[in-house]
This record gives sequence, C-alpha cells and structure tokens, in this order.
Amino acid sequence: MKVTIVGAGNVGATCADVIAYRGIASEVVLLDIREGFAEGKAMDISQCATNTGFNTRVSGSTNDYSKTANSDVVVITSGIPRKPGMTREELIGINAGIVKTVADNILAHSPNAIVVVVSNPMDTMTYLALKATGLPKNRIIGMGGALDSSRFRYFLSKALDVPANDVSAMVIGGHGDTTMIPLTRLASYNGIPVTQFASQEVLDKVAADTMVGGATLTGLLGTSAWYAPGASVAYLVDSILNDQKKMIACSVFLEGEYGQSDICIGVPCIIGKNGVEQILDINLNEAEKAAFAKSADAVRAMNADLKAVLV
Ligand SMILES: NC(=O)c1ccc[n+]([C@@H]2O[C@H](COP(=O)([O-])OP(=O)(O)OC[C@H]3O[C@@H](n4cnc5c(N)ncnc54)[C@H](O)[C@@H]3O)[C@@H](O)[C@H]2O)c1
Ligand SMILES: O=C(O)C[C@H](O)C(=O)O
Repeated sequence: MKVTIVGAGNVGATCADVIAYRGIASEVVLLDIREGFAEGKAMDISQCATNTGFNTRVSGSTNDYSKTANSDVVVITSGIPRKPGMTREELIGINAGIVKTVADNILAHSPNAIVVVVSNPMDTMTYLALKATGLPKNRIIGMGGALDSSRFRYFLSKALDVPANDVSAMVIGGHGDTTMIPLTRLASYNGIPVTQFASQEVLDKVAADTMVGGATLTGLLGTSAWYAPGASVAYLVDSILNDQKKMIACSVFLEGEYGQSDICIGVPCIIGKNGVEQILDINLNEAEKAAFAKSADAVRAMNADLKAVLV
C-alpha cells in the first residue's frame, strides 16, 4: 500500500516516520517544493530502519508528482503553520491556493486515492479540496478530531490522574480554538462517566484547555505542534489502509446530518478502506446541539472566503 504525504515539514515528516515505524504502509513518498528537502527527510527516516526494525520504503520528491503515482492515500500537510498569537483561520489566504494546486496535482497521478487534509484552517481546506476536485465525499477526510480527541483524553487523564489509554472521549465540531466541542458528558474512565471522578469545574477547565490545546503548544514552541498531529494522521491512515473501521471524529461533508448541509466539519465517522464508510449522527443534548450549530456557523463563514479560489 502506497501513501503520499505532500509537505515534508514538521507534520508531514512526523507522519511519515510514524507510518514507517509502525509498518502501516509498504511505501511512503514525501513531496515538498523545497529543493532536496523531502529527499533529505526521507533519507533520514529510512536510516532508522535497521535500528527500529521497519521495512517500509520511504522516498522523497521535489515537486515531481509522477513519483506519487497510484497512491492509495494522499495526505496534504503543505502550507504554512501559525505563529504564536495567530488563529488557524488567518492562514486561509496562503494555504487555500497551495491546497487547491496540490489537490489537482495529486488526482492527476492518483485518481483513486483517498485524500486526507491536514493544512489549516482544516475544515475550510477540506471543503475546498472537495469542491475543487469533485471527488465523492467518502474520499475527502479532514484530520482534526483525532488530534483534538487525543488532547482531550490527555487533559482528562491528567485531571483524573489515570492512564490516557483508559480514558475514552471525543471532540466534534470545527478544528478551531472557539469551534471545538469536547463531549464531556459522553467521556468515560473505563466505561464509567468521568463526571463520577471530577467536579464540573475541573471538567470545564479540561474542555477549555482542550479547545486551545494547539494555541498553547504554538505559544510554547514558536510554531504549531507536530508529534501528536503526525501520529493522529498516521492513526487515521492506518484505519483506511488496513480497513480497521475505527470510529474517528473527522471533518467530512454533511448532507443533513446534525441539521447541517454543504459544510465539512468534525463528526464521528467509521473509517475504512473506502474512506468515510459511515457518518454517525449521534444524539446530542440541547446544549451540545446549540454548540454544534454555532460551530457550523463559524466554519461556514470561513468557507465563504473561498469564493475567489473556487472560481
Ligand atoms: N489539522 C491538524 O490537526 C493540524 C495539525 C498540525 C498542523 N496543521 C497544519 O498543517 C500545516 C503544516 O504544518 P507544519 O508544522 O508541518 O508546517 P511546516 O512549515 O513545517 O511544513 C509545511 C511544508 O509544506 C511545504 N509546502 C509549502 N507549499 C507547498 C507546495 N505547494 N507543495 C508542496 N509542499 C509545500 C513547505 O515547504 C514545508 O516544508 C499547517 O497549515 C498547519 O497549520 C494541521
Ligand atoms: O494549532 C495549530 O495551528 C496546528 C494544529 O491545528 C493543532 O491543533 O496542533
């Protein structure tokens, strides 16, 4: 199985590294516009093979899409990341042009690929990729919810002082500082509601920390995060390539689910070899429904800014 990752920067290279290390794909191609950069990252990752014991072939390409031909999955991480003090939405001006060009190039060489969109603002870039390529909605998946949910589980595990893998929790809605919806009511510690282990005040802080999780790391690192983002993409790619049918919150095109249409936004999905195999329209309470509608309004407002790119 072949995976192409466009953008060999922090997130793209980390994703390639995790995919190779875990043997998720037999072949990974990294592509970047910076001369020699993807080749260098691919060589560095490949030189881990004997010490970590993987056999995935990893190669690099400077903007030569012929090397990406017949990929099963293509991940788009190309574009600029935010700096401290910025929102993800401020990246739209530069990233929209990059994502559209990349999406067109990918499909010319891998017409059957499932496309995973990572570049920010991710929900808007996912919508752009869908509209620009005309691909069926099951083949365009925005990655954000897998990362946000892993951060939510991390903060819950800290608050409860338990292992993160014993915590089950999901974040839906937009992948933005104010649009994420951590579903605290449904979060559990080995099946027992987390509300039995922490006060509402503590859980509210966990939700707030989760929503600004990316901004907090950007402030600490000077650029946005990459280890958890790269691992989250690899987790999603694993479910596609190995037909695992995991339930993962992904940004997908809605046609009536959650009362929304003509928008890509995070909802629980079953992810398998066909990409988005099912959208789970779970029952939300009134407060969660209101939060989802507000989140969708904000994401839709950003989509309106794509008009110039989509002509
Ligand atoms: N969806 C998420 O959860 C999530 C998580 C982390 C980062 N991101 C986003 O992912 C993007 C990448 O972040 P990063 O930290 O890896 O940035 P980075 O700057 O380290 O890497 C981006 C790479 O894209 C390359 N690039 C730019 N234009 C290109 C083009 N036309 N074709 C091919 N390559 C091109 C650059 O040369 C660079 O190497 C950013 O937009 C960031 O906001 C999203
Ligand atoms: O925070 C960012 O800008 C990058 C990414 O969306 C993240 O959540 O880490």
